[in-house]
Amino acid sequence: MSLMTFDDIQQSTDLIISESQIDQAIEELAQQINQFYAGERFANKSVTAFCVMNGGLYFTGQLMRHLKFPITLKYLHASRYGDSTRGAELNWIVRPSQEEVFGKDIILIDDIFDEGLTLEAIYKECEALKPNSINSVVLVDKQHHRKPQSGFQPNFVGLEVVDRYIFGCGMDYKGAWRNLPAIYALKE
Ligand SMILES: O=P(O)(O)OC[C@H]1O[C@H](OP(=O)(O)OP(=O)(O)O)[C@H](O)[C@@H]1O
Ligand SMILES: Nc1nc2[nH]cnc2c(=O)[nH]1
Repeated sequence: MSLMTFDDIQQSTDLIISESQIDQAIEELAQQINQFYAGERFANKSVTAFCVMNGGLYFTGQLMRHLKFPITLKYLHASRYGDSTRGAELNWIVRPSQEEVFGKDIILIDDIFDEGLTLEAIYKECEALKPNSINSVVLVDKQHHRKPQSGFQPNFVGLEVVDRYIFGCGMDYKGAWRNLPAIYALKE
């Protein structure tokens, strides 16, 4: 299929998670994260939020609106899907620097935890740069048994999703439609 129109999306895809469900999940997630960083340990400190480009951009923007502590916003870029629906080797485009991570309280923000290889690699990359603390948060966790053997999991998860290739809310279909405010999947 060539690039879908907005009408194609309404007619020939399945709505997986509605805009209101997403908004509610993000607010609930923000409450949990606010609670975590409200501790004495983080008083008078700014937390460094790394947006995992490109997919994490939409969620980072939505989530940050509800966070009630000071954030220093950074980004990093690693990709293993490109425009494909299948993951391959992780390709680093922008790595976090030592200056950005050493001694800092880090939160990694991404759209989806699917096979988990991307977030695990990013987490390890940051860990090696010796942050003071590190957490990861994803909007959705895809439900299947192909997760990292190490048992690595994100610290905060918004919603669970079915094991289908999904798009919207930052996630692309053939490079496009990251701008949709709800999550869709192609009809099976
Ligand atoms: O859990 P995994 O199976 O490793 O997949 C999750 C990753 O896949 C997507 O990135 P992608 O490689 O598509 O790059 P993008 O963010 O630029 O779309 C998504 O944004 C996550 O970072
Ligand atoms: N757009 C999109 N990107 C992904 N990266 C890993 N899983 C997915 C998915 O289901 N959709």
